[in-house]
Amino acid sequence: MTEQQLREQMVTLARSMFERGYATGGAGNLSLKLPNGHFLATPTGSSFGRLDAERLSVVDIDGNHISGDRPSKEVAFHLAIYRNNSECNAIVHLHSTYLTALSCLEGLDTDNAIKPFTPYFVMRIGKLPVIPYLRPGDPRIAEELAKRAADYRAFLLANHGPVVTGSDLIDAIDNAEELEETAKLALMLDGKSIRYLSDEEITDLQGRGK
Ligand SMILES: O=C(O)[C@@H](O)C(=O)COP(=O)(O)O
Ligand SMILES: [Zn+2]
Repeated sequence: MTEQQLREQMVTLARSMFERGYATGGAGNLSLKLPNGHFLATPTGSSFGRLDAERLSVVDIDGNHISGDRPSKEVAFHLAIYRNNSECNAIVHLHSTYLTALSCLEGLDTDNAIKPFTPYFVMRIGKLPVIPYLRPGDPRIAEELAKRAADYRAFLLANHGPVVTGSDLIDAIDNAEELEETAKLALMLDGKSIRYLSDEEITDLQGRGK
């Protein structure tokens, strides 16, 4: 896809997420890798419902602002993931309701906040490590994500929300939506007797693709 097509895709997909309630107000941010090696990101303070293709931010791998409006304050953590995972070409950060609710719970397993009970979670996400709470925009979020970026496709920022990667923006958003629905189910099932997938069933799903 050309840069112009990728700009228009970001605007269209962001609006769709906004209209379906995955993003509200000015929360969340998106980025994707451009054909020239730069990165397209949502401007800081922008709403997913009202992005302008011509005003999207462009930054280089070192975070230098190349063009467009001022980039998201989280662009440093997006770049930390790209630097450490060559398979990642797009990133979605949301404050979606169920994942954010999950991120506020005490006693989460920090290696994997959602114990698998459906195949698609295993196939699309695998595991969901929890990043300790840091205020939005804190440069240490990038350090924490850099340490884990090579090994995971998604992360849960404690008391904040998810960060989800993909091979392109459609893939990253599909992963984010699947993860949000899985968190919704996990919270619906809280306190009920769940039949979790067995280790054997999880192993059988791993490496089969989506
Ligand atoms: O939670 C926050 O403040 C940020 O992580 C966020 O979601 C929106 O920040 P910008 O991308 O700078 O608008
Ligand atoms: Zn945020």
